[in-house]
Amino acid sequence: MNEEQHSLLLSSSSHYLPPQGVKLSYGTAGFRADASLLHSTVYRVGILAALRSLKTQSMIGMMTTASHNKISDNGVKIADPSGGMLSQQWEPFADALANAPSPQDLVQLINEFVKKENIPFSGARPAEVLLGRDTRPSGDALLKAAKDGVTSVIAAVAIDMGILTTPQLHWMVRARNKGMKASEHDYFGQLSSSFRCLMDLIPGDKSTFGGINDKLVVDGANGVGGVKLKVLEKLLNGLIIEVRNSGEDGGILNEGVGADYVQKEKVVPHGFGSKDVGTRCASLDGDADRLVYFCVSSESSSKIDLVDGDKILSLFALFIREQLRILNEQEDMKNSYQARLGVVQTAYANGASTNYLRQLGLEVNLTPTGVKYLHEKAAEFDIGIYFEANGHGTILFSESFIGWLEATTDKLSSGSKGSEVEKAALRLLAVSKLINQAVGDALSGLLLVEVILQHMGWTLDRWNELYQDLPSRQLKVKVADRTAVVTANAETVVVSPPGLQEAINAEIAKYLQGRSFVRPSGTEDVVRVYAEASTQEGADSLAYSVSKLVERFLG
Ligand SMILES: CC(=O)N[C@H]1[C@@H](OP(=O)(O)O)O[C@H](CO)[C@@H](O)[C@@H]1O
Ligand SMILES: [Mg+2]
Repeated sequence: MNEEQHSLLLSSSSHYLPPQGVKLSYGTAGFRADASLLHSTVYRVGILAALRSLKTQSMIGMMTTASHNKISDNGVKIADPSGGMLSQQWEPFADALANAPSPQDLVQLINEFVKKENIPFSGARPAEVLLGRDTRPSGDALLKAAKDGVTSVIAAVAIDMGILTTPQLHWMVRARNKGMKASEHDYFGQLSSSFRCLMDLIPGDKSTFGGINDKLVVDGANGVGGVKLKVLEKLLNGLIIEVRNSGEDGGILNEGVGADYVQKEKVVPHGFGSKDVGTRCASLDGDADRLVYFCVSSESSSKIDLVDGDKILSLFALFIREQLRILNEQEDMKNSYQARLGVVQTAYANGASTNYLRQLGLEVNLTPTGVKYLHEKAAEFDIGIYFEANGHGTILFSESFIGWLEATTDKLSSGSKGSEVEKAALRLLAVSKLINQAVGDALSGLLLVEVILQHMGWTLDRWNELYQDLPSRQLKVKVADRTAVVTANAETVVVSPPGLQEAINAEIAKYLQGRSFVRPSGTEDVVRVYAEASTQEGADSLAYSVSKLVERFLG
């Protein structure tokens, strides 16, 4: 770092002093806080993004969003060159950067880090950062902070992509670094053309939905997803989407709406009710990286039948497995590529879903909570499907398998036209283009669900009947220090404080099909308690007694 860079950082950062008495942490999903506290953090993450770009000699993404949090909050996170989450190795630096008390401390920290990481400052390619933000009103002012942060690194360029869903930005970063076209227009183009391709490959004897079933009603959480879905819908045939809670009619972001609300509360979002009984409904979260489906149970109550991330995962797994079976059954294709299919869940996955997937003969892996862990595990397979129960997930395809699919479809298209094998390979290729390879994406996930339902000729009810969720309950417990809870085995076992796990086991033993675990949240100052049992009363009472144990052991 030369003298000029040093003084540029010093003068620029003096305009962004951090708030007093606030400690920020990069956490599961970047920094999040009340938007008024975030100017210096966003500025500093801008610096981090530019440094990350220099280090990797690639385009980096920076997204300003607080997802499903309330509208007055905001947040910021980094997309790495692959389009995935920031490398975990850089998270401690992000924390230190955000919390450096003065401009002098900040510059010293950067100087040390640049030396340690050998970040090439001069001569090499200058830093490039793509900026995106959700619809939060605080996003505009934070955009300025982001730009100032990026451009406080000499020669760095910040490119404002405007208001985007989080997965759109991740997709763009990945596409840019692969040398592909990466505008929003290209994103919509790729999604709509691969959707069309999958629709065209639906077997002729399977009837598509008639009448009421071809309509989908989507709750946009009054966020960015609904707005983008309206644009996308115009490019699609064979699907009628009505968007509600698009934020254009005065509704407030995430207030009584959105995937997080619907999944946790299991009630209809605002704007839905008795008129929707029998209709297929879906809900996005505030930045459109989560998706759940639901239907309104009855005209007289606000209860819903929830079709969560676990069931989306199951639907995807069934479809993919079927295509692989077709590929493997053909004599001449045998042994030419034994694609490994794996699914990844967390301990929050409903036990009935895990059983169901295992009964299908699939390899089910558990990781700790947080997309970065699930994504990493899924990338080990030729086809890795991961989902959190809350609706965040995607399907990853290995480069080598994609290469094989491309070669196979090329070979087959010159021979037996339109064979079943060719169709199966084409379907898998289209899925790999439709479903976001960078991160979970509600819009691309929704299109894949819709086309698979049409392929199967299934209604939402038929899909929901794949298995029946075990009754479950989630609770939060406020404790003095949540970091005192240390877990192992993908958060299913407490190793500290000593004795707590044994006490939990004794409670679990009292319930038929009982299961329960506790872990410190990575986004809130609470310990989360999860319980399942054969009845709702059982799940409620198990969760309650385990939360009492947490209070007793942690005070
Ligand atoms: C039980 C639950 O839904 N936990 C969520 C929540 O994390 P916690 O660490 O549980 O606060 O927010 C994460 C980020 O959005 C998400 O990945 C995760 O699934
Ligand atoms: Mg989100």
